[in-house]
Amino acid sequence: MYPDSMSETGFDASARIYVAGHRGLAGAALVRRLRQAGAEHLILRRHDELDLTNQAAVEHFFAEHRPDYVFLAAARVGGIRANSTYPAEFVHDNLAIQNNIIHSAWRNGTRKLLFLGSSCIYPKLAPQPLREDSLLTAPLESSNEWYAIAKIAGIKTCQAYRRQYGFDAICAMPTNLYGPGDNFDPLDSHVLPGLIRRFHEAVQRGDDTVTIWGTGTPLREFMHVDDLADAALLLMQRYSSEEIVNIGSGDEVSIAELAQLIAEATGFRGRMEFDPSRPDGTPRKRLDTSRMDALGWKAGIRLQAGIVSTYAAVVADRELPLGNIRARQIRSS
Ligand SMILES: NC(=O)C1=CN([C@@H]2O[C@H](COP(=O)(O)OP(=O)(O)OC[C@H]3O[C@@H](n4cnc5c(N)ncnc54)[C@H](OP(=O)(O)O)[C@@H]3O)[C@@H](O)[C@H]2O)C=CC1
Ligand SMILES: C[C@H]1O[C@H](OP(=O)(O)OP(=O)(O)OC[C@H]2O[C@@H](n3cnc4c(=O)[nH]c(N)nc43)[C@H](O)[C@@H]2O)[C@@H](O)[C@@H](O)C1=O
Repeated sequence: MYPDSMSETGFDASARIYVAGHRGLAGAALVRRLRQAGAEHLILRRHDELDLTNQAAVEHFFAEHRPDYVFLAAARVGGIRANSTYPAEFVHDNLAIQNNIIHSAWRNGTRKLLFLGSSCIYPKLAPQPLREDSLLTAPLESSNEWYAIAKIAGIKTCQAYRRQYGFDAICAMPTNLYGPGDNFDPLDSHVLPGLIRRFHEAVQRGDDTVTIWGTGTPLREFMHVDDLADAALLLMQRYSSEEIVNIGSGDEVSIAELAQLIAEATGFRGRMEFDPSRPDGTPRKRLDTSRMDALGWKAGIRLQAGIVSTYAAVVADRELPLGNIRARQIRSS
């Protein structure tokens, strides 16, 4: 499934590796993958230990710990409702986090930094599958344009620091991610975890109907977060260019088909209703993965199996309480 080179981190054993956002969906997967590959010196800080929007605190942290490699997986992230509800937080926090980390990493001798962007950076109606060179060729999807603009600024910052200072910053654009340790908040989560929670609670309560937001017709590509972590490690080892790189799985379904997969995984046998008063967002955003293909990498976890294993994991880890407890509040560090 993965090239042999993935068996080791590819970094020297003493390398100091900082994973920003290590308790998040992607950050936690990166920590799992790095530990599996034998990383011995991971530097990890929780949000309540280091607020990455605080420039002075970030500069002090980097000056003290001088990480050799940085995986930038910290961000203000959420689904379509969260993006539309908190646009100021999304643009402010993401610009601050990425500016602080990229600048302090460069200033304090970090050898290489990987920045995680998103498939949201591409124009709403760009030709599919989305190629990296379609960036900034047409208007963005309005429901997450503040987040997208921040991500685009992060890409441009990495490119600028490479051009002016020779800083080895690389940028990966993942498609929609899912997996254990996701944000299952009933309102602010992404669609896949949001529906897992909704179907799970419907089964627990014996409800016979579940409502899906929107028309169910938009198409989305989903990739298991462990595949993302594997691809990110490969890029950190073998990729160095200012050109951004899409990371996709090719697993594309409609929202209605996704809901059916989740109903089957959770054992829900009732009726699904669609609420067209809720926004659909962008109609489609499947990624062209030619650049990752050229590196000999393919995603290995198929969507149906990934949903089943994710649901089993989150139920076993009790990440799905009834009520409004955010899964993150009960996640172990
Ligand atoms: N999830 C997805 O579908 C996709 C995600 N991405 C990108 O991947 C990256 C990770 O996303 P994902 O793992 O889903 O996000 P999560 O929300 O799961 O994790 C984000 C992490 O960043 C931390 N964080 C947020 N703000 C701050 C802050 N001010 N100071 C310190 N830490 C902070 C969070 O800590 P806490 O929760 O404690 O606040 C959390 O640990 C992001 O850059 C995102 O844009 C790209 C494409 C798809
Ligand atoms: C991941 C990437 O992409 C994200 O964009 P998105 O894919 O549009 O976001 P989403 O995961 O919330 O999927 C939304 C789609 O799904 C439908 N939908 C149905 N029912 C629920 C539901 O219960 N919750 C949600 N959130 N959506 C639902 C909803 O109507 C719409 O059609 C960015 O936010 C940004 O975070 C980013 O980086």
